[in-house]
Amino acid sequence: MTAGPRTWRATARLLTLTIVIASTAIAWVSAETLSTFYVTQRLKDTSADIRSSLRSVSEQIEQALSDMQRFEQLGSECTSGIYAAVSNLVAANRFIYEAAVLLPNGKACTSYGYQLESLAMLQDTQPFSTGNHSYWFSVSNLSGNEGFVAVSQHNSYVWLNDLLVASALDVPNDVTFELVDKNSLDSLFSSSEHQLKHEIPYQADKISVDRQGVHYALPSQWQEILAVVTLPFSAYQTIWWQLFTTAFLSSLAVIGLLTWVAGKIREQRRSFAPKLRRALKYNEFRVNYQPIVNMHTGRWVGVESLIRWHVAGKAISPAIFIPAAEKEGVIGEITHWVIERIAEDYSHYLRACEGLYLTINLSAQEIEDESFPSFVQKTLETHGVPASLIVFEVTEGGLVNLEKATAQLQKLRDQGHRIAVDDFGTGYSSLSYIETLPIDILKIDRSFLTPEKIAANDALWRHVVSMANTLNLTVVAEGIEGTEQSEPLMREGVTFAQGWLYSRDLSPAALKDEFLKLHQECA
Ligand SMILES: Nc1nc2c(ncn2[C@@H]2O[C@H](COP(=O)(O)O[C@H]3[C@@H](O)[C@H](n4cnc5c(=O)[nH]c(N)nc54)O[C@@H]3COP(=O)(O)O)[C@@H](O)[C@H]2O)c(=O)[nH]1
Repeated sequence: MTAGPRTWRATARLLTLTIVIASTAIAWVSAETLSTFYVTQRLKDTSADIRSSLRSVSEQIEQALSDMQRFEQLGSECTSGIYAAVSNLVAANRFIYEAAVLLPNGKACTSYGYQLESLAMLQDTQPFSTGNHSYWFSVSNLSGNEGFVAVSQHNSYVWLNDLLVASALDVPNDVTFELVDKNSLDSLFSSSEHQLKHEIPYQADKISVDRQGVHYALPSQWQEILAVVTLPFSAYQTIWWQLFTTAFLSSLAVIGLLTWVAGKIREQRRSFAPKLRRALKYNEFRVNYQPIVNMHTGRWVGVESLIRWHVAGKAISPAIFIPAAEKEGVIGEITHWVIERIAEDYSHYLRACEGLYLTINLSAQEIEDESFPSFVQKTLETHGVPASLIVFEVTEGGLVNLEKATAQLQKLRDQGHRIAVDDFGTGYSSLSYIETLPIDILKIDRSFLTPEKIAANDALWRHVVSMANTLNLTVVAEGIEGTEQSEPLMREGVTFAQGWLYSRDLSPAALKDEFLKLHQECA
């Protein structure tokens, strides 16, 4: 039954919806995680920058106040010397807007060169004290203008302009730096014109979130004041949405691409049968032969036939299309084609390779097919191929019905063929069939013969070799790529092997040439 356009449209809609929901979920989680991480990092980095720019401001205050100490005990009247020194100090220090020295009688000598009866602008405000300094925030200056910070040490006072300090702190536009009263949560100083309304007590070196935004409180030695950097909620939301959009579009693209690739693979699999039949019809397959070697003498004793398929110049592995052919019922036609091809190759090329046997891979379908032995007989006879030179390879997976398999293999044996079990060890968990099945050769799968497994003392291959010796079976080791594999095998009595150490698979013409060259050398 094929799906109608309506069903197809409904499936497509459901798939699209699923992809969108999955992408949204992934993007949401990513935005939540990444935005917190990003904002935390950003606020910490900004805090470090502010801290280092604050250092130059506080160094100037420190220096100016300590320079002013020497005028404090001078007398009861301001002198031109004091005025000049204090005003020079203001001129020399960029952040110090005004300065004044309080004489023992309460009068103040100001950097403007006049004397004040008192510093009345500071008298109504309680200062914050730290070390030997006192701080007044949001106070008037000597001329009565608002928006200043005053700092004193003993009787020396300096005024700093809020705006100038804020500009010196190098705070990014979207971030606010504030000094906050720990008890009242009032903002004492802010780098921004808009003061925030703080609602929750902050913990030093911790991130906290409220309706105002994301806050980071710097670790500080001040008892009553906290330095807080804040990313307003609107800026946090902008970052969150940027991350969400990027993550959403990326996951949409990745999931979409994966779904498309999966669809293509499914489509390719589904349409394998017609492609395989076309390949048979237009003779697109080839057969190559990989030598099976006597490791002691280097002589080639046999070859395994391996089907090859190139589509638009690209090789498609039999590991992909053979399972598809088995599933879709085309394998029988392919095996018949391979046998005919091998018989032709024998009469054209391989006859010259004296004594060389040829192996043919069978699948479960040929083992079930009662007409198969007579097809083999007829084809071989047509091309004059001796039955004794043909070995059929079966895998454990192909032995679905052991009784039928035994009868079929026996028939082939009766016709003069030998039987090999391929990929031995990878299929059945019980190996008891080995005793009853009419077989001659065990090909040990290459997954058991990796250099590490070869070296292991209790490796499976050692048991297979001793079992094969007991049952009088020939052993062929598969996938031999180096001498670290071949040498231990030879020491354990294995004579025959197949693998890239000896040769890759060859075309029939190349096989003939190589065989003749090698065997002349061997002779
Ligand atoms: N029913 C049929 N099955 C067939 C036929 N032709 C091949 N096949 C099976 O397909 C599987 C993949 O085969 P292929 O890609 O051809 O790979 C073979 C060798 O090229 C490869 N090999 C050989 N030596 C080495 C080596 O040293 N290292 C290494 N990594 N690979 C090596 O092994 C494959 C042969 O394996 P096996 O058959 O298990 O001996 C494969 O299962 C084929 O059997 C066909 O006509 N019909």
